[in-house]
Amino acid sequence: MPALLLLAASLVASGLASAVLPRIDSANTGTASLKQVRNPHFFPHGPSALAKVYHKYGVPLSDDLRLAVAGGIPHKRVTGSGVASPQQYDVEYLTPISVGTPPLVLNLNLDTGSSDLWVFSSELPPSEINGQTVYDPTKSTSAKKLEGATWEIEYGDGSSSEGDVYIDSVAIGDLTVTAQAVQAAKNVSAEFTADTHDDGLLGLAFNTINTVQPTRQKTFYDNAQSILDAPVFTADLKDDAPGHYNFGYIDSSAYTGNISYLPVDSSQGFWMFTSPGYAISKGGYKITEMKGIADTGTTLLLLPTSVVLAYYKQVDGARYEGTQGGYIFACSATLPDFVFAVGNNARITVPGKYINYAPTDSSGTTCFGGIQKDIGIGFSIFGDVALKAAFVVFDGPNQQLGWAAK
Ligand SMILES: C[C@@H](SC(=N)N)c1ccc(Cl)cc1
Repeated sequence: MPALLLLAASLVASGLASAVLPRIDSANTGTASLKQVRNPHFFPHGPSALAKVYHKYGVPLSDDLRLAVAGGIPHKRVTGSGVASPQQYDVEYLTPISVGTPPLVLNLNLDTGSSDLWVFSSELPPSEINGQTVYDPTKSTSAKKLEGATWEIEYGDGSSSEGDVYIDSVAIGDLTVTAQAVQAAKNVSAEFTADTHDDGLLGLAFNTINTVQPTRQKTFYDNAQSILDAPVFTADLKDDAPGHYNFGYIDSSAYTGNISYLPVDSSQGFWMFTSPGYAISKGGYKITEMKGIADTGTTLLLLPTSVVLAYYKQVDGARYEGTQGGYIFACSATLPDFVFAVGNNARITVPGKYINYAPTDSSGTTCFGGIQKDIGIGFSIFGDVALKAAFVVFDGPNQQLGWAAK
């Protein structure tokens, strides 16, 4: 291939040349007609085109342009979506995730309140498995043991699990992370054994609270960020109906009005934000700072004592029942909406219906409240009772949470 054409081809391949390769006809007539064809490998990249002109005339690049060119030719970006199916009483939401080669589908609890991706595995004692689908790394051709790595986690409800670690492929819909730390359980507590539909958890909080030792591992979201269309994921949980976790895009049809963004304090590893106040149904707005986490892995809405007392004061017959460890009321009670502020202007309304969580016994006479105290935790927890009333954007790079009604 003539040198000129080689140079042209290399410039085009590098994105520093036009999208068109000249074709030189072979006729020996002293003239030539060059028919142009489009270069299928050319990605239009403005900064590169501008830099090419500057190079041509010896003009130094600005720092901005140098950085933009260094960003390189945009590669195809991906997105992914997983259905979040509620278990009874919306106690948790499970999403099908593919792990390994050939892909094994596991139903995992996507948990924005923790940062370990762990799964039931063939390394568990059979007595701790009760219908769950188990990951067997010896059956995955893409599994590679992370030698020497172990993990152990305990959750807020006292449940726990521990095990070792493999690096394998993990996919949510069309989004695949080829080198994801998959924490294989060697032991799980009775709560997980009893949860027959839940094959494990996929943590979506910040890497700082991943429990793998000696080297902490990245979450699926963190590993995916560099290939996502946009470095965000969204939670669209629903009341007694399937919702979605989306990665890499914001589905504008999934919410109403505008998305209001709040700054996130990730210093404890959580999606922590501060709501400046609340209202109970049509009652007056109360300025009360509620610092809490957006936590898909917690079922209920756990709030400061003052707020909880104010709420149940509006529910006839509601009382704290020690044997239940929380507020209960007659299942026939009409529950007021709980409205929490997102910044100074936006509001999320949790319908009273969501706050009638579940009957305390088979008689269905008394019911357990979806709002309970956050005593002893150190922060409030906006769990599924609150999250299913909103469309929530989790934006790691910008350290912000977006909230919209729906
Ligand atoms: C952060 C969540 S646990 C989770 N979402 N994986 C939590 C912490 C402490 C209490 Cl008391 C209850 C819940």
